[in-house]
Amino acid sequence: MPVTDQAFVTLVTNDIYCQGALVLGKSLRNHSTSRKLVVMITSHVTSRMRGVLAHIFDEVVEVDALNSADSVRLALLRRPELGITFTKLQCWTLTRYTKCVYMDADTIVLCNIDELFDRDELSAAPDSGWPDCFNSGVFVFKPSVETFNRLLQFADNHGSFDGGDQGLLNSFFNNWAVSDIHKHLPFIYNLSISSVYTYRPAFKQFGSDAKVVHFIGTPKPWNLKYNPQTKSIVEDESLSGQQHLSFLVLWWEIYISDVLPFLTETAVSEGSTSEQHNFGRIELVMKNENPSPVCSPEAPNDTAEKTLPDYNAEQQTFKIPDYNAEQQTFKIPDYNAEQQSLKLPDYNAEQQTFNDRVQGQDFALPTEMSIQQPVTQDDDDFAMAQLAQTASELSIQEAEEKLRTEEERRNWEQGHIDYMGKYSFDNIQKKLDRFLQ
Ligand SMILES: O=c1ccn([C@@H]2O[C@H](COP(=O)(O)OP(=O)(O)O[C@H]3O[C@H](CO)[C@@H](O)[C@H](O)[C@H]3O)[C@@H](O)[C@H]2O)c(=O)[nH]1
Ligand SMILES: [Mn+2]
Repeated sequence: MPVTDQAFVTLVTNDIYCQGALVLGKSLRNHSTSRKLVVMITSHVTSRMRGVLAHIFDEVVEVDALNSADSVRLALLRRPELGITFTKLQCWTLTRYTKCVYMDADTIVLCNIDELFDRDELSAAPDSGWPDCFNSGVFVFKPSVETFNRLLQFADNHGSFDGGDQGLLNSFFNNWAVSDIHKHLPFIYNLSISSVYTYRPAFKQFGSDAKVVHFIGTPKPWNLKYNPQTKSIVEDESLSGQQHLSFLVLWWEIYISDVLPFLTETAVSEGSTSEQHNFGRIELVMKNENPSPVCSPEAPNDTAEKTLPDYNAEQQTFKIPDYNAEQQTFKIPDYNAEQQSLKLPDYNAEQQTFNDRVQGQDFALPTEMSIQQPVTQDDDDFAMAQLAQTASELSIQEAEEKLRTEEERRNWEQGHIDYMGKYSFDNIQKKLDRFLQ
């Protein structure tokens, strides 16, 4: 039975962390949670990404960003970017829910964990670095504006000993370690991947009971490169010899099968060796050293104008020679039925190239090709996921020029249109061709 007054809550302040939230949300759904899924976002999350989040989360709630701006203590943590995690405190304002479980965007669940809603505020698991502190990546809490205001007041008066929300929350709920064992969640509800290599025998003994994995610290799964063919992380110096790789693989597998299709907007390209797809402010880069079998032949060079035989400009059709309208077939010239082969005109067997009669250039046909169905959105999603599976490397990056889209729109409005680049005739033609397929 769905429980509508309780929710899992996460936070993202930019498009990059959205990748994590999407995987977390999907992992909760895959394990049939009966609770609502809520993601808090701040103004920097692009509208495109908000739309994608809404596919997986029941509620996408914009909140004001809160920042500790405590650069000195954050420097101790060597994570200057974590001041923004004060925004996490906003979860106490979600008062339409009676109880919630907060989860960082860099966590995933391995099974259903709805039983956490039987616990009271503030229940959390020990931090692997200092077990008398709780880790603030997973905790049970009760939304309340009063608590929220007290937390803000506390932050104002005392700050946070680590510059992030974890230091603040541990000081605020300062009797967590000793007062009530029921508020001490087992470590398997927030298995920090750093513990996998700091206490290997324990991981060997208890790791299979893990319910939540937390990719604490750096690098995050989305900062790594993934090879979907070998299902492995492309070697990264910081990871050498570590054993938590299977969790990273799991993260990427959920990303490819359950998240990527939602992100897809444009059709898969044709046979190129490296693909970039922009989703809000992130780019998904697919490197394909062995071109995917999903490809279609490309003309050698499209600059010269081609004249089509028997073209009827008025009807925009052309006559297919030897077409039998009744049988809807046409006779293929030079077909050798026995060998089931065709004699191709202008084929140079030695060089294995054809001569393009229009442009007088030689070109080779791709070694493999398949006929593609007309592209629909579903096909796009499927093709994108398929391309991801055949890519030799996937990586998620922050788009180089963050404000490119806004700038482009401004330029467009002022009449400065990029006719040589994005809006060149070639690019528009390609879009039209796709549309008309
Ligand atoms: O630029 C950012 C940074 C963080 N977050 C959110 O805040 C969470 C915490 O940041 P994270 O990078 O996951 O921190 P950890 O590496 O997990 O570091 C620890 O320290 C943080 C600061 O105290 C705590 O928030 C974490 O729960 C604790 O595990 C993320 O998961 C996101 O939900 C953003 O949305 N944008
Ligand atoms: Mn985290």
